Amino acid sequence: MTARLIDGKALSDTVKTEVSKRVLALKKQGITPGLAVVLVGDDPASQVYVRNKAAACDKAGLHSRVIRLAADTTEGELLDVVQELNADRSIHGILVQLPLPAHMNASLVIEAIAADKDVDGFHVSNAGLLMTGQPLFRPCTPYGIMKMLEAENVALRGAEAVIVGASNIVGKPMAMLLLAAGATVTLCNSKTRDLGAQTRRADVLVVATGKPGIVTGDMIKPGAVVIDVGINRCADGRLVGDVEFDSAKTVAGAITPVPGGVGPMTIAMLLVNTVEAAERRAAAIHI
Ligand SMILES: Nc1nc2c(c(=O)[nH]1)N[C@@H](CN(C=O)c1ccc(C(=O)N[C@@H](CCC(=O)O)C(=O)O)cc1)CN2
Ligand SMILES: [Mg+2]
Repeated sequence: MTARLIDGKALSDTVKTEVSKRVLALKKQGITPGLAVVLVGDDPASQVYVRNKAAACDKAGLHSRVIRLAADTTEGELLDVVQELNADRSIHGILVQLPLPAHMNASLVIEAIAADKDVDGFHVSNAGLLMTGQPLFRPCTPYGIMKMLEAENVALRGAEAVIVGASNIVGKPMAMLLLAAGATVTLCNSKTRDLGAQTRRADVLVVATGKPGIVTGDMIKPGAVVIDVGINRCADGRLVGDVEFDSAKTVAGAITPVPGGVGPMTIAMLLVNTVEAAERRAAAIHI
């Protein structure tokens, strides 16, 4: 058996085309959705992601502003930048690229972002709204995964969904979204005993640990849908996921590749969230 490839790049292009149409409709009302991206330091991967976010905005017709700050910027200076963006009417979405340098308290910085501009969906208010079934902004990576599952017609009601990795950015919000869709959710972490016993039960398996090859083909239920969130750079420069692709593809029913799977969807859903923020403000003005 060879798994069907879930093409995140192609689906992200479709989502971005939809976003462009919504941007045009907003522009007819005199509103250009604006995204501010704050990057602190010179992490090479973060620089690529931030560049790609700005390029995606430009292509879809959104206004973007990238604020690059030196690695030794103080937390107070960063908080001042966030406050300035909170007050800027041309900006509908704000994100601070993670990871932040070690001397910063990321939670404190995220909590400083106005919740109605928090297009990453990381603010405690947005995490709480998601948990209680009233999402304002869904975190972009899990939101993109839900779009992929929908596009692939994966039945989630009553399905066994297993998530490996319990981060605030991916694992925990992913659990909430799958639960809301009717799946029975198991959230594994680094202390989970006999990980394979958990993953082998999964109809839908989401792996987000940052550990290359943590899931191998023998840990997958035949026919399962496997979503690989990992992006790990090998010594030879190749990108690999958290799932050992070659053994997994002989067992799974469908699988996301790395690159070209979940990553492009993260950026597409960021645009969706930013347009939604602008649409919400436009609707509020017209009440
Ligand atoms: N504030 C945030 N920080 C981080 C987030 C986030 O959603 N918000 N997620 C990740 C990084 N990330 C977006 O910021 C991201 C990672 C990867 C990709 C992507 O398109 N990957 C490509 C490969 C790109 C490459 O060549 O390196 C792929 O998988 O095909 C997009 C966004 C952590 N930080
Ligand atoms: Mg810290």
